[in-house]
Amino acid sequence: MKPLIVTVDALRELATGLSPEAISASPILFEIDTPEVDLLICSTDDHSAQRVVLLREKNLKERYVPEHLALHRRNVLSRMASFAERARISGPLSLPTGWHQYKYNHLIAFYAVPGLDAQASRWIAEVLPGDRSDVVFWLTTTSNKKETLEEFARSPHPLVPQIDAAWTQAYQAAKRYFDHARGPAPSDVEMSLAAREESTTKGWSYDQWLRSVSEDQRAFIETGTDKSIRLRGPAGSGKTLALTIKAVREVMAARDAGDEIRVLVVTHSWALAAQIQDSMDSMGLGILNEIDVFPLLEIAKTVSPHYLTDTSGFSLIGEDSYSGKRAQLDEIRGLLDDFVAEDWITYRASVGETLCARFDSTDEEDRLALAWDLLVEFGSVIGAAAIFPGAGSDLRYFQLPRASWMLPLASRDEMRVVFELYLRYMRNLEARSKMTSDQVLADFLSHLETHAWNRTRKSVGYDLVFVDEFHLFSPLERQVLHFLTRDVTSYPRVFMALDPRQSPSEAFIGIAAKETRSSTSAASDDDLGDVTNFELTTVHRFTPQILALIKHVHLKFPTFDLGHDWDIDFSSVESAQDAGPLPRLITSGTRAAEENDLFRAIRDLYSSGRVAVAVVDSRQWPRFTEFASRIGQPANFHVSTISGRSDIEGLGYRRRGVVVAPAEYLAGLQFDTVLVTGIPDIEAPSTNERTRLLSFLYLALSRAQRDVRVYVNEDDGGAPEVLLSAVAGHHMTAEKGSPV
Ligand SMILES: Nc1ncnc2c1ncn2[C@@H]1O[C@H](COP(=O)(O)OP(=O)(O)OP(=O)(O)O)[C@@H](O)[C@H]1O
Repeated sequence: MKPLIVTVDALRELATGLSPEAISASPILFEIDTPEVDLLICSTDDHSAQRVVLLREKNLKERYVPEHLALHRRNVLSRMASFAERARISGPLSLPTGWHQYKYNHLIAFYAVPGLDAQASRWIAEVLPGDRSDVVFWLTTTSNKKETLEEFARSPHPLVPQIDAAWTQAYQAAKRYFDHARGPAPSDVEMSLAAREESTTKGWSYDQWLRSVSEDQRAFIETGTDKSIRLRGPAGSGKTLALTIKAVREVMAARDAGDEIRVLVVTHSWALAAQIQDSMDSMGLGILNEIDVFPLLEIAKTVSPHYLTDTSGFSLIGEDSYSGKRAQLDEIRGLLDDFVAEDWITYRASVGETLCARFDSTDEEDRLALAWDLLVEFGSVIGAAAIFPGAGSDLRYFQLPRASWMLPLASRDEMRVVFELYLRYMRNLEARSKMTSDQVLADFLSHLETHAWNRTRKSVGYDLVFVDEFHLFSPLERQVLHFLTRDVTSYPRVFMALDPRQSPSEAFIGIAAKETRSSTSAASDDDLGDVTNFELTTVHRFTPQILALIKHVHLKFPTFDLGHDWDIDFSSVESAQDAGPLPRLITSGTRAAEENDLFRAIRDLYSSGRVAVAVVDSRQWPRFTEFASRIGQPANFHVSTISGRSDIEGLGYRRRGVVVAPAEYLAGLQFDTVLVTGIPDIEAPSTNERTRLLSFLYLALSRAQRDVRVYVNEDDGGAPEVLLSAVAGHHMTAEKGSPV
């Protein structure tokens, strides 16, 4: 079989769990077969990108990894990408100990799968000389088919293929493809019709909306802008809409008064920024140049001189995208394996039983869960507090207040272990020329504190800053917001919409709650001076039936340590929508049966409006990208997946028929019907994990306007208790799905 040429970015995208069948539908991957080689290129690659050459054997069923490793595809690809990245670092190549490397001349062997596959497969790879540090993966050896590096080196094997000509040709074709893909969407009646009907503003004009908003929304919209305001309400209560209309209203008022005004609307994701922009465009007011709508990270990337002038060659991971998170998780997994194999023994005696058991466990799932907790700790606790390695940094970490959502750490000694892992994590990132979004934001913040910014903010800063989904912002991000306003003489005027019940995977809400509650802490809201609260208690998105189910899930949330400011009295929340069908709970016999049932539901619902398949546990995501590609085969449906950078590319996926995504990527969006799936056993894991999963369940359910169906299967243990009790309480109907 022909060799395959890929790049690190393409490998990373594949490693998010993208199914091979879905590659042709990916807006950021381009695949081309030439007579000599096959190539896979990512839209972020440039012509001088490092190339990864994979020599394949027969590969009848699997194109991207050795056939016997197809089941481990994602982990194998991720390790291949890590290897190639390491190969770029100048100096001798060194791999984490857990990879068990051997070297012989130019060749290097290492385990292909983290935590080992049954056959203990190892790669034989080579880094080619030259500036690009191209990498060749020659073959894998297994415990049954051993070949030492020396034997391999002596045995006849093919030459390194000549790839330059094919690369240049493929690169040019890819460039043309990506340029075309980014161009205006082809006109498509179904798409444009759907866009108008489904936008948050329903295609109504600005004046129509001003007449139709509810009393509590109006109170917020019409209030003065001399103070910061927090607009609080449950999912679907019209916070985004009220925020959007207020931003527009302030621009209109300034125009009438002949004043110049600059307004910023900040979001957490590109998806929501695009939705708000669409809403504004559809209000019949023409272009509103005074308003910028951006995700915060984008602002940091375009304004921060540190980022713009950074010539270190470091690239960003964790850019609010699933693939970034995935890459960090793989990194931490590798780190953990090494740590447990080597140094853990010296820490073990000082660590309490519970944490000890987690480090000791060799179970793959346990390791992953621990890696996840560490990811949250590194990014949202240590990184968010801008604690970077250096003298005294450990003490700063030890003094941070702990909130209930954080990884429980019982003693200073336990924190010491975690901090040691953090230091290694940072060292690894640095060695691989990687940075995280927290680092970009921390640098941005330091720029915002300079005299230089203090001078320029008067011209490039904003008069008013609106923040949607404020609950998704970390304390670090909140501090950044305060410096974006123009007038340095008064408190920044920030208008925040938030729903304390929606918590992102990083679960920032805990720390946020602590901050806003305590007036003595360095609370971000303190910097805003006097903040007025507005409450929305009518839900406009969904039916009373969906609201009843959501209230039920809400009651099952373990008590957050939230403080008064954050309590929303759910019992007083009502729905303004007409009655709709009762939510349904469908229990299928197997995973495959569940997918068939989902497919049938999509087929039946497709013509009646937009449908989302919301995957609650993102660890089940790979299964659903494959599902998405199956149902999106030609002649079936318009299917969009939000799995990673594709959403950051600003796809117009909201206009399409079916959206398949991890629940966390659906924040702020809405659909006629939501099919909720990928629900793990919510009762089993730690409180931390349970809160996270319940919170995603809440997020998934609250995206629906008319119809909610929840799919579970017997393979994964059937319905969790929270749903069974919803059936018992008549908030859902239960039915049997297909048996097999
Ligand atoms: N006063 C109103 N009358 C009719 N419909 C409304 C009103 N306010 C909001 N809506 C509609 O309710 C839906 C939800 O609104 P919106 O997205 O602003 O809610 P949200 O509070 O931001 O929700 P979430 O936090 O879940 O993202 C939208 O379709 C919007 O058009």
